[in-house]
Amino acid sequence: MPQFNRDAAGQVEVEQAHVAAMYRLLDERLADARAQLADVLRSSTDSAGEVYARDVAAEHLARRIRGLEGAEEGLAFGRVDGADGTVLHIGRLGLRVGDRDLPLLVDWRADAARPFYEATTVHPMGLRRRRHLRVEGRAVRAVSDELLDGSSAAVGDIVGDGPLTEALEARRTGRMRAAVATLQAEQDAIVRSPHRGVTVVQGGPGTGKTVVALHRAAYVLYAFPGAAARGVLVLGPNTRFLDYVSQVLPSLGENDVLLATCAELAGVEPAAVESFDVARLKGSSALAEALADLVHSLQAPAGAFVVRAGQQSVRLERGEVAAAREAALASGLAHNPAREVFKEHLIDAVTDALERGAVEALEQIDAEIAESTGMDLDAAAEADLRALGFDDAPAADPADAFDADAVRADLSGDAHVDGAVESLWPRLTPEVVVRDLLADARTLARHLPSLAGDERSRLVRSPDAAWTDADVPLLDEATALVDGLPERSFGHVVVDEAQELTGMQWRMVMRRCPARSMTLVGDFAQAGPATAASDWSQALGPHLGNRFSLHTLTVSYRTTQEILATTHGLLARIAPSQTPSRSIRHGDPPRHLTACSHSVATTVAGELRAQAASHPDDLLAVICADDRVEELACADVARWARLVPASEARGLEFDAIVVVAPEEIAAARPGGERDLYVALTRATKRLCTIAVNSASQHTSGRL
Ligand SMILES: Nc1ncnc2c1ncn2[C@@H]1O[C@H](COP(=O)(O)OP(=O)(O)OP(=O)(O)O)[C@@H](O)[C@H]1O
Repeated sequence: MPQFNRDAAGQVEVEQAHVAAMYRLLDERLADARAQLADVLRSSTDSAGEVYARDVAAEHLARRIRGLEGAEEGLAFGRVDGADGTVLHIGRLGLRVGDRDLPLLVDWRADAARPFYEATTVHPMGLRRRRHLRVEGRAVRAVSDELLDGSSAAVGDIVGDGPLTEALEARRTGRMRAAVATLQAEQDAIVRSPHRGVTVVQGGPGTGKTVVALHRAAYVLYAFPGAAARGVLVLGPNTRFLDYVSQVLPSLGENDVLLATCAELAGVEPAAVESFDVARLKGSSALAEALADLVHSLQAPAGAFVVRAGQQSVRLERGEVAAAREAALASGLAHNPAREVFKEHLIDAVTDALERGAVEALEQIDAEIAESTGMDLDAAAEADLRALGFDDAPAADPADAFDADAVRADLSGDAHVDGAVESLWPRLTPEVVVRDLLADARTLARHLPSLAGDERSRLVRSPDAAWTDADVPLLDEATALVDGLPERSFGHVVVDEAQELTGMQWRMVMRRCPARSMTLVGDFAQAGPATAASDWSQALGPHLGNRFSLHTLTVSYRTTQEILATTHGLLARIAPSQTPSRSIRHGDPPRHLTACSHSVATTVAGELRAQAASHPDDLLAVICADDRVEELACADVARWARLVPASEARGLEFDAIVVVAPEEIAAARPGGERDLYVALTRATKRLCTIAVNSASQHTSGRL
């Protein structure tokens, strides 16, 4: 055996010993935590307080167990050797034995791990060597070293193929994997940025924006305890995408992140779709003003308040009603809680009026008795009291006879009073507010004067129509107006495919992140049809001004250079100012086939069958215009490939892609060329397009 290979085997053995020790410790920690959890669950509890304390402890331990279990796969993946001989192993979490100075394993997010990601031969950061471990299960299979200090390889240095290449060449599984072992320096700088405000990351398809976003979420949980305590939200465009990325954070030992779409966040289930021009109109922040204006118009705009109290009718004039309204508005509360303030003020005013009436009535009775009997009742009562021994009995004040608190309580619970309040300041639900705003063109004209007449007509919806995706942020806005801010807010929010968000959706996000600590990643060249903004300033300016820091990723880790080259013409049309990314991968040139319109499914099936035979382990997908999904589903495409409608392809990745009828995708909806760009850039290895008939030849030539 040559010296080099013996060295490699020897180094694998050395690392195996370290890794085995780490797993022993992990197993011990897991066994400990499980035993503690069992004890806690068995412990007896006598009071509600004890039950609460037990549940909190159990939840804490369960979370710890999930974290340890999540980190098991690929527990350790790297090692750095300092020029001073210090050795640190880097992994998914930190492990330390007793008080030993050096930990057995350093969490990848710790400062000590930074050189593993950032050291270069130009800036070795005190390192002599960076080592990557390839571990399968618990067995170390290979090691690969980079020498950083300019020294030449010595015995024990295993300089080989980069682990990044290995990671990128691995077969796709349909689920994104963590890239913690191979984060590149430009990505790592963003992931562990100390900036707590808003970080925006842009870059072409496959440049690792999602990788950065998810690793950033894990870093925030580790490094910013304040944000972690309030929770981290990852917002994605649809459930297909969230499913694709769902394993990354648990595999980094982080289970306390909420992954959601806007609809899930708002608790609405859209059951209808609508045209994109309507969706785009509904996305404008002008709708927020319109909703606020409508709610405002229902808050006692004018008028008197008349209510029956016992036998009497009390009338409060406009001025008194206006004062109650001002007090309610000054409370700063949302519409429904402010209604209570309004009602209280009205009741106070009614009570005062009743008291004034009672005093006047008593005084009048006294006066009438005095006139008819010639008796001064007050003087007579005083004399009687004195005769009973109450020397200094005060003169009875008629107002004392009036029990204002009891009257107020009666009025508060009185259905008539509530009915009268309701007619001035009705209780509202978010659904009613949105429904009423969009009920007819006249209401829209009143509250949304900035829109043109034909735009307003397009917004009108039938009151019993099902909600759509674009209605979700309207309902959320209306909820904030009528009931107040969402119960749950987050310490940090990550938004993926952030170019997709409309003005109204950004408002949803801002409401849930009062600290404005966010990581937003996206690419305007991939924007869908509802997006009105064409850059970050337009999208974020209304909510954040220029308070965000912008980073651009430039290297594509997904798409081969050959596939990217095919899309250059398209990119120049849809985003002329964008510089194409450069890819570090090379592969087969894309293939362009043509099919007759009646044999599309057969051609697709033939192509898939051939690809499945030549690359049996690869993950294949067919992407087509949404309207063609049904036809291809019937052709049994699912036997060989995932079938993905173009509108849902954002963020996904496969080994090979067949794009069916590119011209149809480009024409299917506004901005369709951007959908096509998304579709063409999903493959890590092979791209095949199937144009349909002669019209398609023309479009495929323009890709
Ligand atoms: N440092 C890395 N190490 C290993 N793999 C990486 C790295 N960076 C990115 N990748 C891989 O490259 C592919 C593309 O990454 P990702 O999905 O994050 O790109 P993106 O910029 O979000 O793409 P899109 O714009 O299409 O949504 C993924 O398979 C990801 O795992």
